[in-house]
Amino acid sequence: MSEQELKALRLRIDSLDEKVLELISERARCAQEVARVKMASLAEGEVPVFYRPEREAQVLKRVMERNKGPLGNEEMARLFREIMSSCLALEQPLKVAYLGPEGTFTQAAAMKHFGHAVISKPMAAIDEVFREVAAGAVNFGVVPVENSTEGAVNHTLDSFLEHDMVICGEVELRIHHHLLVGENTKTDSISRIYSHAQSLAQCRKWLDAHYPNVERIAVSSNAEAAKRVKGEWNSAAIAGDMAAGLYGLTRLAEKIEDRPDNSTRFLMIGSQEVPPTGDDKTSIIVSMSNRPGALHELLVPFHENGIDLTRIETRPSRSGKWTYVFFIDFAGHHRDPLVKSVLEQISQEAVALKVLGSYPKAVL
Ligand SMILES: O=C(O)C(=O)C[C@]1(C(=O)O)C=C[C@@H](O)C=C1
Repeated sequence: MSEQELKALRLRIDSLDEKVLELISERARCAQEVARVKMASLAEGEVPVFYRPEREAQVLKRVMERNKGPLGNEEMARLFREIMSSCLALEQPLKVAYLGPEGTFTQAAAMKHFGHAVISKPMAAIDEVFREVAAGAVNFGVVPVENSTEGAVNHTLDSFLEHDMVICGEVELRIHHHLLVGENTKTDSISRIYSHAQSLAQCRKWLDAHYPNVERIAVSSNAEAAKRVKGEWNSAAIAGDMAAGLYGLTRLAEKIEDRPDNSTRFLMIGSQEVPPTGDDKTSIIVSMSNRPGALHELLVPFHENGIDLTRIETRPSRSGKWTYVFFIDFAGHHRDPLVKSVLEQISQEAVALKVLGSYPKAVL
C-alpha cells in the first residue's frame, strides 16, 4: 500500500470519527432529555427510575439484528453497551456492589452487564453484596449463581433465603483460567498453587496431570490468589485475565480449565421490578410439604402449560431438619397470563412461593 493511499484512508477515518462523535453526543443529549421527561412525569413522592434493563435489552438486540458487519454482533453490541452505560451515567451514575476484590470474574460480569460507566464497589463476600443492596448503599449487586462445570453457588442461593431481593438481570461469562506467576517466581520450584475452591475444581484434571504433588490452597477469590503470588517466589495462582493484568502476573499456562465451555452465570440483584420484554426468564423459590409426590406436583403445571424450565436446584430450607426449598428458573415473565396461572396452581400446593424476579434473558 502506498503512503498516498494510507493517508487518504486515514483522512476518511478522521471524517467518519467526527460524524460518530457528533452522533454519540446527540445520543447523549437525547438521554439527558429522557431523564428530564422521567423527572417531569413523576407522581408525588415517586422516585425516578433511570436504569431500564428491559429497554437496554431491546436496544442491544436491535443493534445485533441490524448489524451487517464486518464487526461481529457481540462486538457491536459491546460497543453500544458502553455508549448506553455512559448515557445512563449522565442521567444517574449507578452504584454497583460485586463480589470482590478487584479483578474477580464477578467484576468482569458486572462490567459486561452494566458497562464501565458505573461506580463499582468490591465486597468481601456474597452475603455482603446482598447486605449492601438491602441497605440501599448501592443500586445493584452482582453475584455468581452457577458454573457449568461445578454447579450451583450455594452461598448465593442461601442468601436469597435471608434477604428480600429482586433479580433484575443475568449475564453469562466464559471462564478461562491461567496459571499465573510473578516476576520473582522460580517456575521450576513451585510448591503451592492458590485459587478459589471453585477454580481449583474447574482445573482439577489439568492440575493432576501437570502439578500432581503441588499443594493446592483455596483462598477467598482468584484475585486474592493473584495478590498473594506477587510477594512469593515459590507459588503460582490460577486466575483470569483481569486479575493477571491487575497484579502484573504472567501466564505460565493458558486456558487450563478442564472443560473448554466452562462458563459462569451471574445475577444482578436490586429492588427494581423489570417489565416484560417478550424474551424473559423468571426465578422463583418454592417450598413444598415433605410428602410423596410433592416434587411431581410442583413440576406438572410447567409441563402441562409448555413452560420451559431452565434450571432446578434444591437447598436445605433452614427452617426445619430435612426440609428443602427448590430454586426454579423458567422462560417467561411473571406477568404473562400463562405464567401467572402456573404460579397460581403451584401456590395452591406449595407451603410457600416467592417470585425472585423476572428479567430479560442475557443478550451479551
Ligand atoms: O430509554 C431510557 O429510559 C433511557 O434512559 C435511555 C437509555 C439509553 O441510553 O438508551 C439509558 C439508560 C437506560 O437504562 C435505558 C436506555
